[in-house]
Amino acid sequence: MTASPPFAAVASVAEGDTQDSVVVSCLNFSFPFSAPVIHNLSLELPRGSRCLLTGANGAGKTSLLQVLAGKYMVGEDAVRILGRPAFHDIQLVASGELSYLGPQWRRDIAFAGNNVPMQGDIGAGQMLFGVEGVDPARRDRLIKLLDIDLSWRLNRVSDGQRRRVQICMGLLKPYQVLLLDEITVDMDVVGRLDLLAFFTEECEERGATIIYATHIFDGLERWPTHFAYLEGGRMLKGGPMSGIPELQTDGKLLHVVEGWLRIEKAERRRLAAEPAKPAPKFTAPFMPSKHMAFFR
Ligand SMILES: Nc1ncnc2c1ncn2[C@@H]1O[C@H](COP(=O)(O)OP(=O)(O)OP(=O)(O)O)[C@@H](O)[C@H]1O
Repeated sequence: MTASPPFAAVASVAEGDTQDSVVVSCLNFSFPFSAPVIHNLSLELPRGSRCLLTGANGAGKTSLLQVLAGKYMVGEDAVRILGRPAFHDIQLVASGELSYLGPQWRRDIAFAGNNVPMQGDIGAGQMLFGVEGVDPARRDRLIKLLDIDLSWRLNRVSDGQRRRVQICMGLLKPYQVLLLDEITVDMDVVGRLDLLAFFTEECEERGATIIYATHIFDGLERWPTHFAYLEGGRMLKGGPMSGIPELQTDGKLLHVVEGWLRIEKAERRRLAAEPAKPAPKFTAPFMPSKHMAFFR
């Protein structure tokens, strides 16, 4: 019997559509007045792919997602989403084609024209039905999938319940590229697994492309088609899952990533323990006498 491949191949939703949804080319990025946080990073994701983005705290995952979401200006060729520059083409976000869901409790919902607070005394139903131009069947399905009670007041629910409403808001429009920054941390196991299954369907049936940054690998073994592991802002491992031999065995994802993280941590500690090197002694270069005269 032939063993089934551990990871599903990228869905061939768009036969003949050869353009990658996400193309990052030699991206370098720094916050203002700070040291660089992303170094020479490249990544190509075809339509329909699901990329797991991981790495230690501070590796640069959030920074990368925010750059991809067009929140910071980078060169027009450094980040292309659906063939367009992420920062310069404001229609990408305004149309809902590019959607970013982060851990914060406020979010810009460009198509709703608001910076929507998620913690005020607002009803869940009021929020979800207040967004215009939404397919009612999609909204109903999401409300059911996320188990949302429309009578919830957002200032009187648990973090996990509020998160469900936030996620629902972010998914109402059928995005083409979805960037998820650790959004399932406070969801229960069933809610999280149902959501992951929904994302798989979105990629396979609609050709959506998803990048999901997380430290939680439960239920993710067979989920990604692509992988990106960042270390200190550099892409240490990346590309299709099939190109990363260590990840070809079922059930090994957590184990393999833990191994990389431990090596990284040990190296960080080793470097921190090294005695500070004395500053190099300055020795004046040899100068022929005719040049010495110049300095007098
Ligand atoms: N607004 C900012 N200004 C300056 N530096 C920042 C800013 N935000 C993040 N950084 C720095 O950028 C680096 C990457 O941070 P980032 O939040 O992208 O990491 P991360 O991989 O998402 O971490 P975590 O897993 O903890 O969420 C860190 O060294 C951080 O200190």
